[in-house]
Amino acid sequence: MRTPIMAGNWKMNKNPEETQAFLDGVKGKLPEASKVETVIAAPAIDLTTLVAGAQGTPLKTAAENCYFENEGAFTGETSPKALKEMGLDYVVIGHSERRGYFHETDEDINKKAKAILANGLLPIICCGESLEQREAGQTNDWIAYQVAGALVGLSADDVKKSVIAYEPIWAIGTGKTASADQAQAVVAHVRATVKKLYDAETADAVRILYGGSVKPANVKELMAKEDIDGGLVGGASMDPESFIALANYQD
Ligand SMILES: O=C[C@H](O)COP(=O)(O)O
Repeated sequence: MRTPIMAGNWKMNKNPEETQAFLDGVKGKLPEASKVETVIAAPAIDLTTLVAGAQGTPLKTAAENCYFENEGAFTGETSPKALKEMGLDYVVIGHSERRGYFHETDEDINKKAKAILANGLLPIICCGESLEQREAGQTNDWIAYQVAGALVGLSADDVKKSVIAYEPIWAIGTGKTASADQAQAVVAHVRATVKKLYDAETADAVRILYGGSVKPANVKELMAKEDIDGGLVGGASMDPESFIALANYQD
């Protein structure tokens, strides 16, 4: 049985004060982590506030990015070792915004995944196709390519602990959600890809999220799908009431 995950990704939104206001807003209203794991990925400047506020609550914490080295002359980068020492749980890597705007490659993402796992954190590895790729019938090949690239050299045990998020680029922040059937089809393909690269046990264990305009109104339908283990939510994760509704989608 895979524990569902409802993960918010705030992107470049909220300052520490707004982070605290969110934490105050969700306090006591999130499910136990054994029922639905809740995670917030916040900008680096908010992580101290986020980790402190999440202590003693079911909420888990994530950075939105990190570098693949632990220390050194890498101006502006964030160390995975330091994130672990701060008390973070997860790091999001390979988001389409990082791939697109900041030229993050599959090789970078793979190095980051290894560094994250080596430091005792867990990666949330994003993949997703553009509208052009979907319309050209290239979705499955592209997703398999991105997943294989991210996982190069990772052990089956590391993959079982990791999280993969399928986020079609055309559905991010557009209000255009993939239908539950479309999302299920690609998430099942991600699982089949993991099975091909590893084995059935690893494919059964890895948690795979869907992201792209997930909101309280569509979360139930998406979560009812066999292979979808959770959501990676942008816009609808920013407001406490909306995040509470997403996290408690089973009620
Ligand atoms: O990481 C989250 C995704 O980019 C989805 O964003 P969205 O829920 O605002 O469409």
